[in-house]
Amino acid sequence: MPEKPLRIAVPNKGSLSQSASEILREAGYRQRQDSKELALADPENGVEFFYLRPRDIALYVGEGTLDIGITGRDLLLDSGAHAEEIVPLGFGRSRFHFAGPADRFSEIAQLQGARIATSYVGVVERFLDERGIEATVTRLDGAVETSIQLGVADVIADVVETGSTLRAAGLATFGEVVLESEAVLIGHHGAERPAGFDIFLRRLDGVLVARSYVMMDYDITSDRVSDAVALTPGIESPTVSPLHREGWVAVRAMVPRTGAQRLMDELYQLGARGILLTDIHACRL
Ligand SMILES: Nc1ncnc2c1ncn2[C@@H]1O[C@H](COP(=O)(O)OP(=O)(O)OP(=O)(O)O)[C@@H](O)[C@H]1O
Ligand SMILES: O=P(O)(O)OC[C@H]1O[C@H](OP(=O)(O)OP(=O)(O)O)[C@H](O)[C@@H]1O
Ligand SMILES: [Mg+2]
Repeated sequence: MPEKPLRIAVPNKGSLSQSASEILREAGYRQRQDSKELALADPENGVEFFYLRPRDIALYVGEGTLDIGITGRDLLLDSGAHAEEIVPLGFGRSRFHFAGPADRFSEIAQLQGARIATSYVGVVERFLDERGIEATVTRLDGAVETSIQLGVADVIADVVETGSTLRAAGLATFGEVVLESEAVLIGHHGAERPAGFDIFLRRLDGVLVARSYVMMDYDITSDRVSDAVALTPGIESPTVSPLHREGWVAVRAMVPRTGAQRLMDELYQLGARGILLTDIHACRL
């Protein structure tokens, strides 16, 4: 265990907070019990967690005050901090869009000369610069949808998840998706990873794989095992063991969670029986 704990920033509130703590807990780390706790040491695992606003996390990691952190890709890009994405974490997914009164705007070129309200000034200004569009960008902390109705802006640029907030405000997205975001693990840009980082990453990776794969078991006759194994090649190679019943084998392989039901149908068609799916809780591959 390294002497100096790995210092990790975790979202303290908002859309990413609960899922971030969940993934860390699943990876075997202690997490705070009370949302008022600002920091938590986990000396047995050689780490220390700091609960911070997700918008500030890239700044702490960029300055090197903290080693790594969990935040949104959109917030990382918006910050302009000296931090980089290490691995996407598969939760907190959102899209970043321009939106305006339904049927008033249809294309990005109409942003020329417009007043745009957003909480993501960095992302919006970069997008406009890249396209040579001049517009007035106003930073708002939240509830940006209301700014149009109040006459502060013509257009907004914001995170869209289900789209229900936009619909409720009578707004619709237009133009291409500016950015696809999800929670990401970030580190200091270009820096050598600190002590303890490899273990931390392997543990998180173990949870991500366990979430996206399931274990499949089935029995099949030996003459069909090659066809069956072609459908379930596993990660390294499936385990094939003899069964007491003459001419039959048992196969065990990890398969992607999505499409697992279809795979079960195909195996059944092929003659497999006793097909079982079980969750994987953690793994090291
Ligand atoms: N429905 C959503 N609303 C806002 N952000 C979302 C949503 N779904 C995912 N996210 C992601 O969460 C991050 C923003 O989290 P943050 O905590 O800063 O704002 P928030 O969830 O809107 O919370 P609050 O507005 O209460 O402070 C971004 O990376 C964003 O893409
Ligand atoms: O597409 P949806 O599922 O409706 O989610 C997107 C909305 O959620 C967020 O607002 P939030 O609730 O965080 O309030 P805020 O504007 O005060 O940040 C975001 O800024 C959008 O307004
Ligand atoms: Mg918000």
